[in-house]
Amino acid sequence: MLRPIAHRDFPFYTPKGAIPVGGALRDLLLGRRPQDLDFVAEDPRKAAQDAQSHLGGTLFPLDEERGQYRLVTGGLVLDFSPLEGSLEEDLLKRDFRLNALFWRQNRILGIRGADEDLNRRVLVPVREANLYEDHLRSLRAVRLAASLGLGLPGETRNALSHHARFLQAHLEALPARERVKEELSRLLLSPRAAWGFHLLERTGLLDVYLPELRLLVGLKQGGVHHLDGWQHTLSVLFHLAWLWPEAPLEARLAALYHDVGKPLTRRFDPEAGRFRFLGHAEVGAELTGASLEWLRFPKETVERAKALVRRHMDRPPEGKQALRRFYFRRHHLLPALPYLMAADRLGTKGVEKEAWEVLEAYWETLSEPLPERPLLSGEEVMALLDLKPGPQVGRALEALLLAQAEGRVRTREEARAFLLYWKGDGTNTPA
Ligand SMILES: Nc1ccn([C@@H]2O[C@H](COP(=O)(O)OP(=O)(O)OP(=O)(O)O)[C@@H](O)[C@H]2O)c(=O)n1
Ligand SMILES: [Mg+2]
Repeated sequence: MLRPIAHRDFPFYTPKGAIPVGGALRDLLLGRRPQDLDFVAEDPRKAAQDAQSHLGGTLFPLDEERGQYRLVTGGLVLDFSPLEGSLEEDLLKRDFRLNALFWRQNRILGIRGADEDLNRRVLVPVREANLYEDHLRSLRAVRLAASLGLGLPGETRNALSHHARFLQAHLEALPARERVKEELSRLLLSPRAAWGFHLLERTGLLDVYLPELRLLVGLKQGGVHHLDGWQHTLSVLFHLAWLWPEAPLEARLAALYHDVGKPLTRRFDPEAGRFRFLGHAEVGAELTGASLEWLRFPKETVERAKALVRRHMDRPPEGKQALRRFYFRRHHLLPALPYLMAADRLGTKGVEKEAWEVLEAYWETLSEPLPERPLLSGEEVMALLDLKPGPQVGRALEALLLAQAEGRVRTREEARAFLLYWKGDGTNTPA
């Protein structure tokens, strides 16, 4: 039985014979701008062509056999699918009640419970069994809840836990890794990412999708740590986004994985009287790489996240020159690295003050940007030092660039003087 939910216009072009459905209507009712539009139609290809002739853009089949077409135009994505059965039957096959909506003749209609969920801002499956029709839906629930700010009532959580248990017992049912990666990325980039990962852990979905991180749950740390390994991880993720709301995916991944090496490196040190995790950054970087590669994250994202995990324990030195050298050597990880180091400290009791020190020192020392290229060219260096092309020229240019980064060399004149004293054996370039 379908119910009217709201009287309103659909503020996008709607081709003849096409009916707007799903998330876009939900977004409008929640006061958000839809990111993409979904339509059902008797003849999806014809509807898509009609939309293209009005809006322009690129039209291509997503799945010709199933009659799914996509039009990409002016920052919008329009998807067209065939209507199978009645509209009500279509809605009853969808994932969550507040997504089970369609628009017609200035009205949004939905299934029973959709308006209630929209008012209460909660996510409830159309039917628990629908979670099993597309096994990605439980993960999608957590992502939608975190990105739209929706609550998950007890029944929904129970349904997600049951589904997680099902997936643990039926690994062959796991959705394609690319789809998992997409949901995890969107969850991480959402404003409530830390809460979302907490939910993943509570429902058992963390076990299913990120078993290596599951080992942090309950991991006693001691020392300056007041939280277990997983609580600390969530706190770091929270603080990273708080300090740096624009943090890109690789920085968020690094926050999520930064201590993944701890369970494997935990040793009790009788002299210190506490646990230590020597080498956890290096071990963690390898685990991060393996995990993200498995999930098919792009190579560049994997490399950056790995490098951030590997470097997160490096201690920034004191003194402007030393600190500029430190960040110059890690310039491809800026500004993610100081933000990660600060977030790590904010998630640890007693060292919160250091977070501000790390960030202030970073901004202060880097107020003068790091150099991008040496002040002299390769030819000039060869002429000056009477060198033939070879590795020594590269070393000279590298030493010069480092001296520029440290602020010891500022002009071409100083660059020449620096190189004439440079012996090429590292004796005048402190490590
Ligand atoms: N696994 C899925 C994915 C989608 N849908 C349905 O298809 C609609 C459109 O899907 P999609 O655009 O992927 O998701 P949205 O809910 O719109 O959310 P977002 O666009 O933010 O991903 C959803 O609203 C829902 O009705 C579904 O039932 N099951
Ligand atoms: Mg959508």
